[in-house]
Amino acid sequence: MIRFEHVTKRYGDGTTAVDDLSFEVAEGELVTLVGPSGCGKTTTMKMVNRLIEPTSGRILVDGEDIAEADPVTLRRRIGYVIQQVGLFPHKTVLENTSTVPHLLGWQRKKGRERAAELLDLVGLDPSVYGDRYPDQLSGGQRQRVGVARALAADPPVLLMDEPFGAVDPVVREHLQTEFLRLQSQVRKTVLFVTHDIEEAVRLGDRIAVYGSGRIEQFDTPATVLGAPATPYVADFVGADRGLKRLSVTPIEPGDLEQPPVVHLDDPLSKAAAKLAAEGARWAVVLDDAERLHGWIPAEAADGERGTVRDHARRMEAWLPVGAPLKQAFSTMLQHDAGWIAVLDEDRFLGVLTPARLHEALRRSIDADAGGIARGEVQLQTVADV
Ligand SMILES: Nc1ncnc2c1ncn2[C@@H]1O[C@H](COP(=O)(O)OP(=O)(O)OP(=O)(O)O)[C@@H](O)[C@H]1O
Repeated sequence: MIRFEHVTKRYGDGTTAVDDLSFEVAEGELVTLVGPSGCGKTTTMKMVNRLIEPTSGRILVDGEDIAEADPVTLRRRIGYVIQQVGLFPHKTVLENTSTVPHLLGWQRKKGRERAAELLDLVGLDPSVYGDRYPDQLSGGQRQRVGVARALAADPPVLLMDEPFGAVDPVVREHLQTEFLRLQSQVRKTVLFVTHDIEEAVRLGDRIAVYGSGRIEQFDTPATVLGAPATPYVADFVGADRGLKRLSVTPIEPGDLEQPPVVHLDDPLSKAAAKLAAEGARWAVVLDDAERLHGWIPAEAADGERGTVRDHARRMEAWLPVGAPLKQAFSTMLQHDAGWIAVLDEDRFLGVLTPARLHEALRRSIDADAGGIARGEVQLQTVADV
């Protein structure tokens, strides 16, 4: 857990980079700091591993005032990933990744095993990449090594300063997806700096929107997008925040429609009767194990002999429950589908239609209509603990 208590940083030339900052990152939470260039994000972050000392206020990591910690020991407990990665050029990927375990005095073998494990976890096969040197990697691969290296000694806290800033947008999105997957496994307490609101919204459990040296709003991405606390935040998150909101609103079971369901081995006459009884134009088709097989249109069942299997069509457009609405929208477009199936593991839950997608978006906006004001949030986070 990282906690800022009335932290101010004034540089020698009189610049106030951070002004009376109080907020907290809970254990296992990922907080993104987002704001325009020069608003104090990097200064905030570097105060956590004591690369910069605050002028006043306290920072606690796991309940300990870091001003009293030895900076070198502190840094070994805190993973740090930066944009320029800073890999050692004369060391291999495996050696780079095992740097901190090595410094911590781990046995060489154990350190290398751990490094190999981490490389695997960030999507780099250690048997392919382990012996390469940094200049034999792409930008995206170097970033992954940076993340693996920061995680190698299993630090509880991770600081990430624009870690994906130097790669092109496609690679960047890929790295973000992988990092989310990784974070769901390792659940570190993460402070993540970015100037990109899309990235902040996508990755953060909560986001802190910085004005000049101050937090303008500190809340979940959905609330920041749905109920910006100030005109500044509204301006920063942009006019297309409805669209951005699609990427942070998950599909919930209550959003789904329940079309008629038939099974592969059902006689067509039974399927036709069911469709007629429900006045539906199509039905979802499941197999014996209740897994999604596809769908069947009413006209294919009407007056025909045989079983549903003979006329069922495969359905490729499906998503797991909890996937963001944005993904649902893009899946609909990709398959040119008027609906998509939503599954819980293998189990069919229902279908999402464009109308239901719109309702889900409204639901999420309404849920945030009474968004919490910025002052309350800051007081709450400090007073809660
Ligand atoms: N060593 C320093 N001496 C004086 N002023 C500094 C120093 N380092 C940073 N600043 C100033 O403090 C303010 C905050 O800088 P900081 O690097 O924290 O911003 P940032 O939000 O991370 O910006 P960016 O997105 O461009 O990296 C800026 O006005 C910057 O010019």
